Amino acid sequence: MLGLEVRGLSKRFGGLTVAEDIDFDLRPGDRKALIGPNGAGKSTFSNLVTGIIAPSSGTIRFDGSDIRSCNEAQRVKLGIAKTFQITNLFRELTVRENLRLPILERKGKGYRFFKRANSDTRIEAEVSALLEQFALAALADTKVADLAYGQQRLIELALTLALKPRVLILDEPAAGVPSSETHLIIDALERLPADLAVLIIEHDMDLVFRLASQIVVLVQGRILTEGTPAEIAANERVRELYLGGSHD
Ligand SMILES: Nc1ncnc2c1ncn2[C@@H]1O[C@H](COP(=O)(O)OP(=O)(O)OP(=O)(O)O)[C@@H](O)[C@H]1O
Repeated sequence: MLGLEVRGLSKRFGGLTVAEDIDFDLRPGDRKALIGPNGAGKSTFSNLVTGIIAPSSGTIRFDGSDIRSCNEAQRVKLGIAKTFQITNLFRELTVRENLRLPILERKGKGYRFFKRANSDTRIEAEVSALLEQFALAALADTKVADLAYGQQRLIELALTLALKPRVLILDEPAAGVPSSETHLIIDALERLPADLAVLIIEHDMDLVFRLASQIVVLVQGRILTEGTPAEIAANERVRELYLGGSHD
């Protein structure tokens, strides 16, 4: 199968089971959301997939190959990427300069090449395409430190896309973004490449219901149910446990 195939995935921290027997598929073009109460194990699941932590048992396959022995960097090279965190942005560099970095990384050029990168027309063409895709052209030469928070989160997304991932894990892409700026994130997410496999971990249910075509509900490390937004909104147990009766 193309994409991610997770089977029987479990993770225990000492006596605490935080992921239990999780089966999960993510194929090219999928738009899935992972929701669940605080402490349900959403971040743990994303860390297991990206290779930040190792599972206690179960398998993770990508395009049919077992990737359990691959570390985080190797999984990024295979095409499994999680969004950069704002804390990883170079605040004193411009948007354009920040965007060059993951492109150099992907091309294996290393940061020593950074100073000369602006004379590499292929790298500059990629930077321009990303600026265009994320409607950031007008801000290309602005320092990241001078951008609004929502715009900085947009840069995180653009940086991750510069790695040309095939699986993109978005961990709370709109967290902390003022409501006046969430449209920036939503617009960008709606314009992601159609064949990209996307998993959104998000507490903002409006965003989830807007972007996801499938929703997986995690409770105490286990998948409670999976379905379309309409099915999840109508599911009594989900409403009791998580949605608190909203999203009628
Ligand atoms: N390194 C660790 N050692 C021990 N316990 C951990 C570790 N990492 C996470 N946990 C525990 O695993 C459980 C799941 O945490 P996790 O962060 O995956 O949940 P979450 O669904 O992402 O929560 P939130 O929505 O609050 O971000 C929690 O009980 C947490 O305390």
